[in-house]
Amino acid sequence: MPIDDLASVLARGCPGPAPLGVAVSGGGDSLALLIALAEAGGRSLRAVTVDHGLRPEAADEARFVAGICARLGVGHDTLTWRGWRGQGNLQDAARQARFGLIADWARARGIGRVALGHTRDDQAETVLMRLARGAGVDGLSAMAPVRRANGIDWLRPFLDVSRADLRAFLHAREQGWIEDPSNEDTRFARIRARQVLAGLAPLGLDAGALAATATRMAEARVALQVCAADTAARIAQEDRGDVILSCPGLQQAPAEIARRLLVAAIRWVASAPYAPRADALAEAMTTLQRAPRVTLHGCLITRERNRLRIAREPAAVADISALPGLPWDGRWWVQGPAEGDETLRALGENGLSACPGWRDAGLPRASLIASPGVWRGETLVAAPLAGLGAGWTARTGTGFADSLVSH
Ligand SMILES: Nc1ncnc2c1ncn2[C@@H]1O[C@H](COP(=O)(O)OP(=O)(O)OP(=O)(O)O)[C@@H](O)[C@H]1O
Repeated sequence: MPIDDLASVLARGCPGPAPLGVAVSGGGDSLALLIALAEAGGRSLRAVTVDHGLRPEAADEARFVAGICARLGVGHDTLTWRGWRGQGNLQDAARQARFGLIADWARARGIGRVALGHTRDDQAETVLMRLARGAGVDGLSAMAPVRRANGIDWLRPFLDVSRADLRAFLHAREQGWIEDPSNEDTRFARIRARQVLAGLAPLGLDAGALAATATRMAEARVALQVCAADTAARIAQEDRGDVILSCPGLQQAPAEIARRLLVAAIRWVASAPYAPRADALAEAMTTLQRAPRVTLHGCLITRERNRLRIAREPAAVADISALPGLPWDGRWWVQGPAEGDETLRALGENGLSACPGWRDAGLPRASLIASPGVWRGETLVAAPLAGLGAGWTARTGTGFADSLVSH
């Protein structure tokens, strides 16, 4: 792509004069984004760098970006993160913390959208890594150019632009950038994918081809979601926080659609940000052919004659508590005549035994045990789903059908 076209790419990717944040690590991609945005003008722009404190140079790198911003006349802030507890995946933890910090930063300044420097090469590397895991349509789908999360629109205007073009843009301005030493570290799957990709070019399998596939997969994914929502309207039913799926309906649906409905039901019931692993889901479905129930991903799946009931697993909510007015277990809103000293906890076995009329509620015992209870200390005040309303109601925020459209 001719370098001069970056301004028109940005006009499409970050349209309008509304305030725009730009997340700049100091690496080549995000630095080119910053400079191209500043040169294009016409937007109120503010840049942000997160200093993760993971490398000794991190503070210098943030100052490097601040210096360039000063030269460009763009306001800049450095946010620091020192939250690494030494457990789990450091890269993931740093990424999540970064998004949270930047979202808070943007909201506090009345900035509703933040641009990121992801390129076509990032897109292609992701596809290659996902292929290695045998991903399906969703896993191979392209990153969206606009994604709403944490109350912010995250814009990725450079998804069709190559890293090489951005480097050429910086070279033309004699602008250096920070080369992250981990970019050479082959312990990271992404770096290995980058190296392999370079060797695949003779096949014609380059970043452009992989990114094109990813875009088509994203379109296919939308079509499949629409199809899943249509099928759900016929074979799925929401029952006070549980989802009931017709077994004949699942059997008649194409395997991909049946799997989507199961995954969507599990994610909705468990408020899970991620889907269960494909092999775990397949194993659970096999188990259900001989056993009446199985637990998976925080859900209890029970075979009821010719239907499946997906309910919350009691053990998964046993330790969850919240104050009334805040969501309990990520999805329940419980309201009533609060006196200020109530907490929301699962009803549990004890709570259920204090609900003489629970059988009339018509929900299975296990579903009720995992349902929200209003407690004052160890005393049960209300159990809205188990026939002990006492003026309290419980409803889920987003319905199952709506969750199918939004995922
Ligand atoms: N420390 C950071 N501070 C601010 N924004 C960041 C930071 N790290 C990454 N980003 C933003 O997230 C985008 C994608 O992150 P990724 O980890 O792929 O970045 P990177 O490898 O550092 O690339 P880049 O060359 O864009 O800086 C970056 O292009 C940038 O917009």
